[in-house]
Amino acid sequence: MNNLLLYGWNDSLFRQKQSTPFSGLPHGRVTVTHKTCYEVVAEDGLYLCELSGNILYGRMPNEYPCTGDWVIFQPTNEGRGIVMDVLPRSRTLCRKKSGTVSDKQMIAVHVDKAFIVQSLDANFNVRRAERFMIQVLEEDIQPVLILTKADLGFNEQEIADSLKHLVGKAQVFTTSIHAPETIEALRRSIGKGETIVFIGSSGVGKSSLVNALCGKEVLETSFISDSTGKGRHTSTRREMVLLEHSGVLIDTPGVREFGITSGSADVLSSMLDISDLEGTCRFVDCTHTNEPGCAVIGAVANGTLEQGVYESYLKLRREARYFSTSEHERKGQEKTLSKVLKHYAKNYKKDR
Ligand SMILES: Nc1nc2c(ncn2[C@@H]2O[C@H](COP(=O)(O)OP(=O)(O)OP(=O)(O)O)[C@@H](O)[C@H]2O)c(=O)[nH]1
Ligand SMILES: [Zn+2]
Repeated sequence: MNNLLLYGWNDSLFRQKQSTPFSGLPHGRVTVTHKTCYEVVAEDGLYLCELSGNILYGRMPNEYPCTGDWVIFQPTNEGRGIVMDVLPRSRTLCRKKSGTVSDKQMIAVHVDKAFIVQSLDANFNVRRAERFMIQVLEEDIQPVLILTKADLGFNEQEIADSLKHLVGKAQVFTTSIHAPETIEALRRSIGKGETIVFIGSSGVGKSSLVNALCGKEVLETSFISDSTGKGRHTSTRREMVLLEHSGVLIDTPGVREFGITSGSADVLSSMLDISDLEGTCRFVDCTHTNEPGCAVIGAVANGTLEQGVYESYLKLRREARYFSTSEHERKGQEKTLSKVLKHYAKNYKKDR
């Protein structure tokens, strides 16, 4: 038996389930996604599920289940099932699909906190931390900065200085897998039923951290069917891990680097402490690039705003704008395509 409350199941999800036509069927959470099937943890065990025709043909691919989704499924035979519906999403972590300008790719859904992991060596990059923070704040996900490999030695003053504008917006933890008390402090910060996603470049120590938090090697394990006890499907990497007595950790291979996918200038300015300045520029529509009486440029000149933070602001703003324009254009096309697909799904059902 699995206690789904530990996986984040709650009253609001329950009510949403009641309002679907499938309230009599079991529900579960997607722990791993494969090309055409999904591993789902449910109350009475693990299921390997495929999509119903309605979902497969009636929805856009980015509406297909993703890691962390709550789904309602129809059990078929022994540990297998068909996903009938996906409960409405909240707090979705996405990224730009590589190679395309504006396609969002879902990474994880129903996320409470993002552990933004950087190692305290050459990998440490405050600009990247800012970028990750903006992305998660945008979705109402709480950012937590985790600086790993503290045992390798680092310049504390330098790190503290470079993070000073971010402290207060995110909790900061310094960890080492060789110092258990640092892991313990992190573990205590995780609430019951909370979902946490790990973000960070390759090699910063995400998997090591997950294993340390669990107190055992949990990644690189295979999918074992509860009902038969036999491994029926080996995944190259487990993506969701349940912490004993607290929350759920998600470490997806999809998260290495990602671009800004949203266009909220507000989040960007407040993150970088520019909002207060903005209000005092001479022109209300000041772009803070070359206007006379610009308070932002003034602050850079007198040293109250770091040049690096200012440049980061300009760069991220450009990216966000680029994304939101192209996304707007694409939305129109998507609507038409969605209509065609729905029409097709209807006729497909009739034909059968
Ligand atoms: N000294 C030291 N080494 C660490 C620490 N945490 C992780 N490492 C080492 O860093 C290397 C990479 O760690 P991983 O946990 O595989 O990193 P990852 O972020 O999961 O990497 P990807 O799976 O490629 O994304 C391994 O050799 C770890 O042993 C730490 O706190 N201190
Ligand atoms: Zn200005």
